[in-house]
Amino acid sequence: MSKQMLDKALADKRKAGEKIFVPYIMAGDGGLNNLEERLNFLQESGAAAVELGVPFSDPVADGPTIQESGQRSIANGTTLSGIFETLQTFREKRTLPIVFMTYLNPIYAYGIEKFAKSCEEAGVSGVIIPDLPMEEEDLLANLLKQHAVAFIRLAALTSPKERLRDIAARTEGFLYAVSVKGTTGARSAHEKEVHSYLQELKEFTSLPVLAGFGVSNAEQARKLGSACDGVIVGSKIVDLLHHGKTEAIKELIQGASDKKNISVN
Ligand SMILES: O=P(O)(O)OC[C@@H](O)[C@@H](O)c1c[nH]c2ccccc12
Repeated sequence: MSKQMLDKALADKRKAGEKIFVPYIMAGDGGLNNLEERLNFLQESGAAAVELGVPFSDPVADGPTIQESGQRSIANGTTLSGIFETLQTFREKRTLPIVFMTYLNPIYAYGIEKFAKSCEEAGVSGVIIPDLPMEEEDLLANLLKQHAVAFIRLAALTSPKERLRDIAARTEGFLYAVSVKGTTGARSAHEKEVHSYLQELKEFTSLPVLAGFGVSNAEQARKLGSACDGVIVGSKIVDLLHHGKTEAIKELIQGASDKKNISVN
C-alpha cells in the first residue's frame, strides 16, 4: 500500500508533464514534534515525496551539512523507533509519500524483519540504503517486497554501464541517480558528463530517474531535471530549514519546476 502511494504520486507528476521535486530532511533535527508540520509545509510547497533521513553516527556518504543535522538530531535523542512512532501518529492524515534514507547499521540494530514490518505499519513508502551493495541486498530486498516497501537503488557516475543497467532493472519507486563523485553537499556546478549519464539511465528504466547530490538552486534543478524526471535536494533544504528560511524553500521548489525557464543544454 505504501509503495503504491509513492508510485502514484510520481506517476501523477509525470502525467501532468511536471518535474518531480523530492526534498531531503533529517528526522529529529529540531525535534520530532516538528515532523508533521515540516512534511505538510513541504507538500504545500510542491514536493512530490520526501526523503527522510534517519540519523546515524557514521554517515559515510553525508557531507558536512547533513552530518551536522544528524548530530543535532542524535543530540535531541532521536531513534528509529521514535521516528516510526511519530509517523504512526499522523499516518491516516498523511498523503505525502515518505522514503527513508538510512544506513544499514541502524536497520540491523533495529532488526531487519521488524524494520520492514514497521515501515509498512508506519506507511513508509520506500527506503534508500547507500551502504548496501547490490551483492548483499537479497535478504532485505525480499522482506521489503513482502511488506510493499519500495527498495530504491542508487546509481553512481563511476559505475560501468553493465552495472548501471542491472541497478536500473532492480530499482523500485524511482532510480536515485547520484550526480557527483563524492559526498552530499551544495556545489557550484555539475560535470558535463552528468547530462548523458542521466539520459542513459532513462533508457535503462521506465521508472522515474531523479538526480541528487550537489543541487542547491532552481537553475541547477532545472538543468539536471531537463535530462531526467526531476531532482532530490538535501543539504540546501536542511540548511534553509535550520535557519527558518521557509520562504526560500518554497521559492526553490517552485523555481525548480518552472516550465517557462527550462534551460536547454
Ligand atoms: O545534500 P545534497 O547534495 O543535496 O544531496 C542529497 C542528499 O542530501 C540526500 O539524498 C542524502 C543524504 N544523505 C545521503 C546519503 C546517501 C545518498 C543520499 C543522501
